Amino acid sequence: MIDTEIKKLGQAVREAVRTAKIKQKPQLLSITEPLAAIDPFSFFDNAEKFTGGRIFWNNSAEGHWLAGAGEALALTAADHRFEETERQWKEMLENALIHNPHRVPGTGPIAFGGFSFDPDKETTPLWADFNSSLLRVPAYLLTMVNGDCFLTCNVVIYEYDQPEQIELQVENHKKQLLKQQAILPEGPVITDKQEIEPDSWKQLVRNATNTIKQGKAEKIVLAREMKVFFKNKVNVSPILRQLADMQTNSYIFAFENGEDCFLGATPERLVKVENQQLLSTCLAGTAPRGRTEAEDRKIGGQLLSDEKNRQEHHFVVEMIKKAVAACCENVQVPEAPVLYPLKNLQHLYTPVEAVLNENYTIIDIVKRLHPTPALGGMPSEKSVAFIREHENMDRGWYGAPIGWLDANHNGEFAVAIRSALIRGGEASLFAGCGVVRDSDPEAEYQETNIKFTPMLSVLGGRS
Ligand SMILES: C=C(O[C@@H]1C=C(C(=O)O)C=C[C@H]1O)C(=O)O
Ligand SMILES: [Mg+2]
Repeated sequence: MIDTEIKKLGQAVREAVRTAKIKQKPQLLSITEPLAAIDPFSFFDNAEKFTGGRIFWNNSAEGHWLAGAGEALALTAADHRFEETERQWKEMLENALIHNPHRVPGTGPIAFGGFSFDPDKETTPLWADFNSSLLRVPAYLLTMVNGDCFLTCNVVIYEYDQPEQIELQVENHKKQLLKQQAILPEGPVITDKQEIEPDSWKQLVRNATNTIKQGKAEKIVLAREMKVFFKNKVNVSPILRQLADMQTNSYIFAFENGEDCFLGATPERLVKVENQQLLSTCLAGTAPRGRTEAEDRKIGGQLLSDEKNRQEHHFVVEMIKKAVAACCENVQVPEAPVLYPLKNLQHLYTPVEAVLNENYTIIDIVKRLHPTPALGGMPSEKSVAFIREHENMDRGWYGAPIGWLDANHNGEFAVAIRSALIRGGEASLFAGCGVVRDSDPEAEYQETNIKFTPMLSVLGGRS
């Protein structure tokens, strides 16, 4: 891997063809350049026809945006998915010619994608195209950090490539992507929505509380699905813009795969690494927002002191603290949670900060953390086994890590909740909740109802 000053595209392509010939191996050529300000939603919308699909990411608190078009390369694995991802990523970087003088996180070649919740659960046709791990190096990547824009072009160069042709193709694609659009396409119109077997789901909650009372587990997170039908094939870009407008304090994400698109607005960070500084988040325990400020404060206060919710939260803190301490120095965790307010609900929140030891990567941490007791339960193996056996749905990528890593050991993964899988004119929405000994099925059902709201409202359902 070489890091040099920015080269003119033509020169860089000619060099890459020469290297491909000498090494007799395709080379990933990655060139990053600064860009005048551009609307990321417009970039995303312009990328619709690019083969391989689009990606989208916004960490709203830090003003960090990624929008990607097409696919230069993909990393995917069935067995040992985290180790394999790491291995393929390193191998790819060894055969990459990187021209990125900007040390900005999320510029240059990145791998963006996700993992399934449980690779041992039988998959259904719903998630057929979403492998148990799939990360993509986008062909074109817009990175925006605090208003500064960068464009990275990633192209695999073969020894037989004609440099002029590649240059022309890249210039044409850039023109297409950077066209500023005044108006995005229309948002979707819902024709019908269906909850999947709510009564048998409540029965499942009872089954879980009984299992907990028998001492076989302490917490089991259960999820359910809602199906939504639309008048027409859904356009994703206006939905992403609405999510970004409405769901502050959240990560907006999308991973498009052929005709399908998995997207959402999740408040839950799994892990962020920047310059070896690690940040993870414990987020569990839920209450609605109040209609007035006074009511909101009252509900928040009750949530902070509610034993059942504190227990849900406590399991997450204990597990994350332990997992992080195994690969980090200087682990810092506050004694008690604080409130994390969202548009439709509020959570208990505890941040975990640490310094990552040099010999670990973000993928190591993702492997150790997933699934945290926020999405699996406590203890992990028993709760995941319960979910695998009894939960009557295919979680696919819901509840699992989604995010990115770059060539400079930076990266960030969120937990893909408050999410939906859109397939043409239909969507599946997912929502879950932490079941503990004192869980009441009806209350948990209502909690999942509020968790559907962020996605449902931008899909044209109730707000
Ligand atoms: C499982 C979800 O959320 C998780 C469950 C929570 C809870 O039960 O209190 C809160 C936040 C998340 O850890 C979801 O939104 O689907
Ligand atoms: Mg809960």
